[in-house]
Amino acid sequence: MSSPLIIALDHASLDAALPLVDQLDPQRCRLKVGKELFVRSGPQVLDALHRRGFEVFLDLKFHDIPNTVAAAVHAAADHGVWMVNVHASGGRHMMQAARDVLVRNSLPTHLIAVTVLTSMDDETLAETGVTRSAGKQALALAGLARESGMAGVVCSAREAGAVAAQCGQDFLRVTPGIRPAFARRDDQHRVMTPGEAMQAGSTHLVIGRPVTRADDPMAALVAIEQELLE
Ligand SMILES: O=c1ccn([C@@H]2O[C@H](COP(=O)(O)O)[C@@H](O)[C@H]2O)c(=O)[nH]1
Repeated sequence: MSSPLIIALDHASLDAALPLVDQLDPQRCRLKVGKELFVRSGPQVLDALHRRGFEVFLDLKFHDIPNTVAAAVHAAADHGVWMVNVHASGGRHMMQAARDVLVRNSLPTHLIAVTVLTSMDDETLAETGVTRSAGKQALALAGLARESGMAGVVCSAREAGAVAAQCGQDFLRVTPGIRPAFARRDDQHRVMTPGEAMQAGSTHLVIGRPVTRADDPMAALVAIEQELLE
């Protein structure tokens, strides 16, 4: 599957997501299941998407002590998901424990780490006690994630080029905060259009509301695919 597109299914239930899912083609995108859908519908949502042929990114952003995160990552990987994530700010030992459990059990799930949420800017980051810029913090956490054995990071597309230069081209740059020209910014701050994001060095684009909340979701998706071909 060569498409970089990951559609975020931020729906209240599997039933609410299925009308869109059943129009999508597993050859043209992957799907992301986040906190709302997973907490409401449970692991059976993963089985339902897998049965339809989709690769699934389970975006639960684990952040806890190493033992707890490793066990949660193990459970996620046992469901056969393509990708799962933790927060890089959980630190080296937490990330290594999560990586080690996948290696020990020969589980092929990609494990990546969230750097700085794309909804944050320098000001909101400073309120958490981090005084360097969001870009610099994302790059620092990407370096730590690389050293801790992660397969890549979640960052904004604005940082993707610098992450690739620092961590290598094979280190995944999964970028939410993607906003086509036709879409609203919503609560996202560090944004780029799909075309800009690929040019900037993203390996995967996470797109939710610009597609899922569009009047015609399939037309929005086709417009994004067209932009990527230009
Ligand atoms: O830094 C991050 C990490 C994760 N997300 C998730 O991606 C999607 C984006 O949805 P949009 O509707 O396109 O804004 C959403 O599920 C977030 O939980 C992120 O936005 N930023």
